[in-house]
Amino acid sequence: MTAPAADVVIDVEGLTKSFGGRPVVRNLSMQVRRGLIYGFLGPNGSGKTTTLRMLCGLLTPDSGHGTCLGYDILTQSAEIKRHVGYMTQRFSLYADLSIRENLEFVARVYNLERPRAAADAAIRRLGLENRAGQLAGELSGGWKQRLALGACILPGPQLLLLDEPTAGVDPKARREFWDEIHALAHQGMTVLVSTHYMDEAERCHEIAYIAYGELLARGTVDAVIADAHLATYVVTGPGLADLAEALKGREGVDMVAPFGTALHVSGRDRARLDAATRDLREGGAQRWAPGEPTLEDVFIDLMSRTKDNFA
Ligand SMILES: Nc1ncnc2c1ncn2[C@@H]1O[C@H](COP(=O)(O)OP(=O)(O)OP(=O)(O)O)[C@@H](O)[C@H]1O
Repeated sequence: MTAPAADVVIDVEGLTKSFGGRPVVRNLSMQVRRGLIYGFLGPNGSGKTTTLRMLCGLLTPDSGHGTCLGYDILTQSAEIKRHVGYMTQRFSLYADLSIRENLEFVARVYNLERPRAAADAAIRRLGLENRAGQLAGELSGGWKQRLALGACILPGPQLLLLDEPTAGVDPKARREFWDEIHALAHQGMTVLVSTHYMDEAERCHEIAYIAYGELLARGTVDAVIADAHLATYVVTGPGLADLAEALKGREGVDMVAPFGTALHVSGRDRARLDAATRDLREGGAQRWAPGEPTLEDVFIDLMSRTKDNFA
């Protein structure tokens, strides 16, 4: 079902971008609804940042067209920028200003009417009261990211663009950061976020997986896993490293990956996977149990398929 137009924040078709003659994003089309947390995943250099920036009119595609917040991404990027909060991979606030000074400064840059009050409200919202006087440069990674998020939402954007916002941040701080993102989305903010963390992907309403500039999968996490049609065995017991070696390259075995104390063995065709592993399942020392593929299994498989296409 197509979402009603008023609910669609991003609607783009056929976006393509090359740098120095090398295609970085190929023929990308997508829609994002209001209030959604939309995750972008994919290997390093696969085109996530480039995609995010094109979706919001911050970078002009070589071809393709579409709208963001109802504005044309090709001709109305100035209007779009006014409503987008962009948190880049690099911490871009002033290290030698305090939290309050940084936020007040942002409020003034955006011409907010009462910059001091706006900074105070952001400080309260992010639970930074006890640290308001601390220099931004002295904060831990997690608090820095919280501050950066606070600065991003200060001007009241409708759309947030978060480029790997929690890279290198500890699990507790990451969880708090995500709780805040969910609270914002609940209030109607649309959030586009790139990440390499599977647990974060699972906290998104929808995800898109990009590899080699192509959008390979999208939808809810459950839908992406189901659409991959991967049959998986979870193998436990002794000698898993040797087993993994023995399985690699067998026709019908498309992916072998260790997961903690287990080995995940997957194939795109259940019958072929069963045939390819029968001798080991029946005669080996390990326990083979049919299992559900994880999101990571699916991503590894998607990537290997594309690599084959580009080889
Ligand atoms: N302005 C630019 N000029 C030239 N090449 C660029 C430019 N921006 C990005 N690239 C190249 O385009 C490719 C895709 O980069 P992009 O940053 O979109 O990937 P990414 O998926 O966000 O990667 P990462 O996960 O490492 O952040 C990379 O090879 C990068 O070097």
